[in-house]
Amino acid sequence: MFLHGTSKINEKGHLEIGGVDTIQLAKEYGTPLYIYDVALIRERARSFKEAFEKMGVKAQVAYASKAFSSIAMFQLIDEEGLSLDVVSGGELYTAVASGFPASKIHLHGNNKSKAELKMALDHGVGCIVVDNFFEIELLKDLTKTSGQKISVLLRVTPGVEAHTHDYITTGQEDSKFGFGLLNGQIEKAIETVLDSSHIQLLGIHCHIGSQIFDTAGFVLAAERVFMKIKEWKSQFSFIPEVVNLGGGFGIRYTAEDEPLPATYYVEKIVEAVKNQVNEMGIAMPEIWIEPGRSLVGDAGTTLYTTGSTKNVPNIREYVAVDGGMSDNIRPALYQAKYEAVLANRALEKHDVPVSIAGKCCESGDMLIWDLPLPEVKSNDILAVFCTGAYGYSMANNYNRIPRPAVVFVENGEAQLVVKRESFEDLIVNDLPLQSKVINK
Ligand SMILES: Cc1ncc(COP(=O)(O)O)c(C=O)c1O
Ligand SMILES: N[C@@H](CCCC[NH3+])C(=O)O
Repeated sequence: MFLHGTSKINEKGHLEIGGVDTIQLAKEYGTPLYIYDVALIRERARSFKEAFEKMGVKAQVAYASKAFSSIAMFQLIDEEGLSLDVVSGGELYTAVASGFPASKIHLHGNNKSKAELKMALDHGVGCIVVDNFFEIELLKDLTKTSGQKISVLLRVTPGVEAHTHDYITTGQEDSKFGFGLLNGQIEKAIETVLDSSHIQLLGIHCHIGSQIFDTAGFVLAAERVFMKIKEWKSQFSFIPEVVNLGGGFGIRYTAEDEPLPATYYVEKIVEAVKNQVNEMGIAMPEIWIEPGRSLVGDAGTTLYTTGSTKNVPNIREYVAVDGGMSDNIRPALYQAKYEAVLANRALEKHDVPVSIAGKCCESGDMLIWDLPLPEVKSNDILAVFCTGAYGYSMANNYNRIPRPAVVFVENGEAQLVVKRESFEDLIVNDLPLQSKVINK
């Protein structure tokens, strides 16, 4: 069993996280339950920041909040001195409601609406990562009307194929995100922005994908961007003050994954940029990165209660839990793999393979195939590790299943940070059929 962060097995044979017995948490808050190991998030945040400090480089580490966003999460990120990447009006709204400093918020998105851009300008966000020509026009309109100035990065697709699941690669040329780096689009975008008196071109952004273990893709992306910066220097006298190389650093979900420490990614990225800068004889730009998964992924654990079982003779044993693709869609969407233990009987031998099914009316609603566990009974507590990124944030109400609660644990204390949805919450926006229509 691989235990992340402060997770351990206590003297009762229960899984404990942040000094709190998870069986107690299941009793108090119910299941499914998301638990976050706050000390581990802090450790990850500090290691990214310290890696840049050690290399003497001006940097911003922006938490990619799509991985898990909530008011308490944003406050924690602020406490750790990180910046914040948001991609929608909703994430921005949550950030503002949490009191996060707007000047440290970066707004992303491949189809930002005029209303979202206006909201970002009204709140005074630090920077907008511009994705396309349509957005440049919207920004020109908005800033002309309000007279405001806004700093932007232009997002490019560097034509780098990251080795990860197809649905989470973003840097390849054939992508919905960003301006093509190699097909003339970015030059047209730079020209348009440099022409505008209200839009300040701070720099360039690229993100090659997610759950990447190799540093070569990041280095190649940086080299490609600088190859173009050389041209832009003479073509437009434009040298970026900021180069944002995105997120995507891989984490360990199962024994098959061999992640590198955060410091290693940072070192390789900084070295690659320094080499380019030295060759060109220009000032070192600020380097920004946007980790999501690597800040919160392994800090999250989901607890479920086991229920029905089904034996398919000579094939497999299914064990169903009280959640599934409604709280973790990653196995269904990306064939993502997870490890898990029985949190209430963690010291028992885990050697009977069973397949963990969710409770949704969907055959693809399987959380883990062939997971070794002790002989499972009903009302055991199953703890699935490493669910902190893109678990709760992609949760949904399929089959009208309420979304779970989220608890932060640290130093022996637990705090509820997102309440469990109730059945009443599920119908709060429903309106009854009008009698006129019923009578027809
Ligand atoms: C633009 C951008 N930045 C940052 C991230 C965060 O990625 P990850 O959670 O893999 O670090 C993503 C997601 O892939 C992204 O699309
Ligand atoms: N949601 C994806 C990663 C996000 C990609 C964002 N561009 C995952 O769960 O792995």
